[in-house]
Amino acid sequence: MTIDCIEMYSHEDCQATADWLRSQTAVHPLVGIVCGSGLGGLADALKDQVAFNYRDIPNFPQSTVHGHAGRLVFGTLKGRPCVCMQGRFHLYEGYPIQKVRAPYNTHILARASPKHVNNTALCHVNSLTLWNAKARTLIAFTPVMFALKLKANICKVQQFVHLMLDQQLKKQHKCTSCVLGMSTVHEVIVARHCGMRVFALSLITNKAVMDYDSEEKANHEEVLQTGKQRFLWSHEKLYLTFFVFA
Ligand SMILES: O=P(O)(O)O[C@@H]1C[C@H](O)[C@@H](CO)O1
Ligand SMILES: Nc1nc2[nH]cnc2c(=O)[nH]1
Repeated sequence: MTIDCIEMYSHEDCQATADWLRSQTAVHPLVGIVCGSGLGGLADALKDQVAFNYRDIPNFPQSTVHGHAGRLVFGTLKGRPCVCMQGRFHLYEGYPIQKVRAPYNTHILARASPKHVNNTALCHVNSLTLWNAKARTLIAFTPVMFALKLKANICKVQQFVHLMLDQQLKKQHKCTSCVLGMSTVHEVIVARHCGMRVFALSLITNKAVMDYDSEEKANHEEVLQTGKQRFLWSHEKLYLTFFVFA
């Protein structure tokens, strides 16, 4: 990492973002939820909402992906203080990794346990996952969540590899029996590095383009549409899950 890159989003920048947010809301979240494409409606479940547009938050990146509202919503979920990101960040939007991971550093700072993340690797992550064939929902768990979900008998167990595969990296990877994503891996790496417990739920929205010579990209409209269709079913489960986690 070059000095220029570090200066692009310094610890002080991150601190300023956290300080500003703390000055605007008394909610100190126990849980941070990143709402992916088509799943921004999850924030509607929060009570006593205080919402901020990303454009109004100092040093915060802006959402450029269609369907990402670009709002940070604070509130409570079953009485637990919570914050939802309606919109996340990707390398394919042109952001450097420092900007992509910045909100997750900020969540940590906002919880008053500051840790500066110096390095984030782009890498493959093996996750313990549960698979629910009905809702096509892939769930990566901490061992605690894994046990809880087994007890709740909600999902059938399967193990997958969650492969980080941004548009630009597509040609460098061959993969079989894996699910693809363009964002979660960064988020998980940063959050785990900062000592957060992480629970990731991925909705399988589309069949990936597996012809590596093709210039074809994931169909974003299909991603949003599947998100909408499956959201109603998964809403109650998500609600339950985050309640248990907190
Ligand atoms: O919310 P994410 O980023 O997981 O949504 C997926 C990945 C790309 O941003 C987009 C592809 O159409 O949807
Ligand atoms: N890499 C990748 N990530 C996705 N996220 C949602 N759909 C896709 C896809 O087809 N490929």
